[in-house]
Amino acid sequence: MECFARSYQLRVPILMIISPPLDPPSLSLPNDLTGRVLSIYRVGDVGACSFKYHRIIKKSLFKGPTLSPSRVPLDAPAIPDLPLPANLPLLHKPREKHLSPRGAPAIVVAPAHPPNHGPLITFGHPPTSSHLSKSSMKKNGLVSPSVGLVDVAPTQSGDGTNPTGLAQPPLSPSVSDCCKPDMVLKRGSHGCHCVYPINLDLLLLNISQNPNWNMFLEELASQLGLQVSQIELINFYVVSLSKLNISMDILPHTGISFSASDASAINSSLTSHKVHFDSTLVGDYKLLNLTWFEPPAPSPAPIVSSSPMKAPVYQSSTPSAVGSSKKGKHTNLISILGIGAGIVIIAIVSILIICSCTFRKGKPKASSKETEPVNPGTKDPAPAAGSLPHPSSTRFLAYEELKVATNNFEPASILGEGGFGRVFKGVLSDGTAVAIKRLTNGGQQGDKEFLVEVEMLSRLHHRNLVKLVGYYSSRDSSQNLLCYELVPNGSLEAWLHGPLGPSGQENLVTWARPILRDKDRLEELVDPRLGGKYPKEDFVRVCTIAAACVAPEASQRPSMGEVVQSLKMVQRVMEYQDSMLASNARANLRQSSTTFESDGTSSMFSSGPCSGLSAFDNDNISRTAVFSEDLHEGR
Ligand SMILES: Nc1ncnc2c1ncn2[C@@H]1O[C@H](COP(=O)(O)OP(=O)(O)OP(=O)(O)O)[C@@H](O)[C@H]1O
Repeated sequence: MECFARSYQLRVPILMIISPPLDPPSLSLPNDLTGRVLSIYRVGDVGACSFKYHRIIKKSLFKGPTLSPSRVPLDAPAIPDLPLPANLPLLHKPREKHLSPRGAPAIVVAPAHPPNHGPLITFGHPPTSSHLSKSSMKKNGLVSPSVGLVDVAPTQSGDGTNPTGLAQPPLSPSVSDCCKPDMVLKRGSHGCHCVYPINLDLLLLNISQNPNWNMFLEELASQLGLQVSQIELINFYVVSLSKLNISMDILPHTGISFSASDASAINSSLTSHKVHFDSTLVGDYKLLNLTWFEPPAPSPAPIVSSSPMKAPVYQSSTPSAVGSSKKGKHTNLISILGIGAGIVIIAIVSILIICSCTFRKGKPKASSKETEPVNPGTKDPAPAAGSLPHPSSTRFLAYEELKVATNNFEPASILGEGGFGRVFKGVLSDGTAVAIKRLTNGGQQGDKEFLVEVEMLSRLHHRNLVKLVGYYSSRDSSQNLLCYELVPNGSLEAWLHGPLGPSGQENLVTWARPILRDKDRLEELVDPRLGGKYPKEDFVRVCTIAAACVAPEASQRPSMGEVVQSLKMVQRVMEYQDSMLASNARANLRQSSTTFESDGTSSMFSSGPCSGLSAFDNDNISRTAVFSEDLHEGR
């Protein structure tokens, strides 16, 4: 399985958030980069792909002048790994390769409604999204920046780099990845004992300089009727000197998940502010997000989605939703019976189909026409893939045509080579310029899989996906070819890591890396067309993420999921700031709206791949569409 995000997250830095100047010297930037921001979500959502054989990201193939597709060994250091300045911290710990059980990619690909959420999704103030917003950074072992942490540095680090002296919450250490999605490992248990947690995000509004986190946990646990051991702090980030967003998992004491009534009780205690924290500890709080995970219902998705009862359940933010969940369970029982009957019928039909296929196979010279794809105007001299049904939603191309198009697959027409074979440039008989991927795999299973995926690919249409023009498949000759629209101008890899040129003609990463490491130079990355009108602090935060993405060592770069999570945090802070500014403005129109984070030392990321970075002075330029447009999933 290969897809863009996965193939790039370890090999190619994700550099989509940089907006180089319109006119970088001699560096002909692709169109997408001369604009302002390459949307990370455009890639992120495609990161959800699970298709083989091809790279489907148009963004990876820029529309700039053609570059040689020569592959540069990624481990060849482009520039030495310079030490980071303390005021621009980009520290990573080498991260674990695998993601947490509820790792970021799952979140990335499930933009709206993670499947197993219970009904209690409650919001306090800022977030607008209605679902889990957990960062995976902690669980990926990315916590504990030891340099450059501006607002928060772990007191345990003892390195004296903690300017504020604020004690870091005692985050739970990384866990192994043995749990199913949405589950977390229960500590202290033997083996892989996983449970469904309640995930809680609190915005602590008035944290003291040196809060006693153990006492905080004790207070929280006792007021929620829990044991301290049930609470695991999983992430935090500093919003300002006195505000801290903290994310935790609450694990059930017994069983594998919380009951609806328990979840409801926790929810109402927090929403109605029955929970009080000692003002000398953390002060007041806002409930940002409470997500109750429960084991998935046994019924399959189509039935659930057709039930009018179910949809509002995910949306509900009140405890009454719990009641409707019970009703839903009753409905589920009926659904399950229905599904059971459906499965039996499907099984019988499948057996009949298989029998009929076997019977037909036995017949000599089965009509090849039945297995030929719908292919007006093309005839395939090579044999089709036996009795496998051919995709009908795309063109079946004659091998001869592909051969002619590529001048018999001559080496000169090779565009590049991926994990599944070489890609040739060609022109079809109708004049369409194409990239033809000749897969190296063969065999019957390969054919079957191939045809299924061709069928799927041909039904995928998105402006950021390279269009599948057609395919060729022959079981007998073990040939499988995919034909895509040609995207000119070389690969993302070449743009990012291509051969180094003289100064001003470097590849994009080499050009951007030193700038990202120098706070005073960050503005060089801003599209001048913005005329300086963009939120500076947010920009610096995004640069922090970008800087992490261009770390020379692939292992040091965040995964796509982590990047998305980090951007979500930026977005949350922005939204919170906006709402605070709006309410401040209402309260006192003349009052400066710099109250929030006006300390100038706010730090976005106190953990994870993009650790905190001191922002520019917030001059409170009202938010432009710089990020909002791109930070919405699904774009
Ligand atoms: N549609 C296309 N238009 C132009 N060039 C393409 C196209 N598809 C692929 N290429 C070129 O062929 C190279 C190999 O592409 P391919 O999709 O086979 O591999 P990959 O995505 O680099 O790796 P893998 O498939 O193993 O993840 C690309 O790097 C690119 O240069």
